[in-house]
Amino acid sequence: MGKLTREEAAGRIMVALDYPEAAAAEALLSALQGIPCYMKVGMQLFYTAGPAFVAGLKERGYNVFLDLKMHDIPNTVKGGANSITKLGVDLFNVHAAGGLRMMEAALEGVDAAVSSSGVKPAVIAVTQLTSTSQSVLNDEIGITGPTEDAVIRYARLAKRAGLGGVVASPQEVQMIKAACGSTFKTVTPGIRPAGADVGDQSRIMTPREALMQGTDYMVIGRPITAAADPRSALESIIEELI
Ligand SMILES: O=c1ccn([C@@H]2O[C@H](COP(=O)(O)O)[C@@H](O)[C@H]2O)c(=O)[nH]1
Repeated sequence: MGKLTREEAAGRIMVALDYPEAAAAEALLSALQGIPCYMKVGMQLFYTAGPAFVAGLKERGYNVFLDLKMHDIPNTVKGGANSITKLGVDLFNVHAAGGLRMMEAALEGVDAAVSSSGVKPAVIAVTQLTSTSQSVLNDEIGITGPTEDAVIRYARLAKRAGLGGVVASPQEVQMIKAACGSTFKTVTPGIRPAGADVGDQSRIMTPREALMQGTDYMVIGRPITAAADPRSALESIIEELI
């Protein structure tokens, strides 16, 4: 892994704007102004601030990952993907657990909307949530075998459907790249700087460790958003990566 510039390191970080309303997210954006990170809008913020907030991010030049993790019948996901594409986001996701046809339908929804939006978002699939531990996977969800096998199976399925990558733990990046190719993107939450509160995450790594695994993007929320000084928390993560 070669050295990253400060700007390249910032571009690998997706800040999770997990807030109950737009004003709180705007306060974080002000605090992080000038640092060229990707911004991730998840269900908490989207369900309250919606398309208008996303449009505002795009107007200000941010790359936007809309993390709504669609998981429904193919026809509904196709419609959802069509609507999301019209928002002009750069990246969105579905659950691989919805199956091959559902993931293909997401791409059909994108293609049907591209001519009107002019922007073609990348679509990726969630393999296994980074909060899912080995025992939860086996004993609660009912999937047998090692977590890595379940992740790789879904990554291969996502690739077969034509998706551009997956959401997984940084612990699984090398196996995903080996199975699906180096250009297949990995977007990895479960990032915790040394000593940070793990919270509800399970399959974690530090930013530096994740980078060394070859992750394309790391999703980071509370280590930045819950810090007393979010800007210096983000800057020290960037420092760790360069
Ligand atoms: O497997 C997944 C998929 C998505 N996420 C999302 O990433 C962030 C992580 O936030 P932290 O505060 O850094 O834990 C959050 O928005 C999740 O919804 C994930 O964690 N794991």
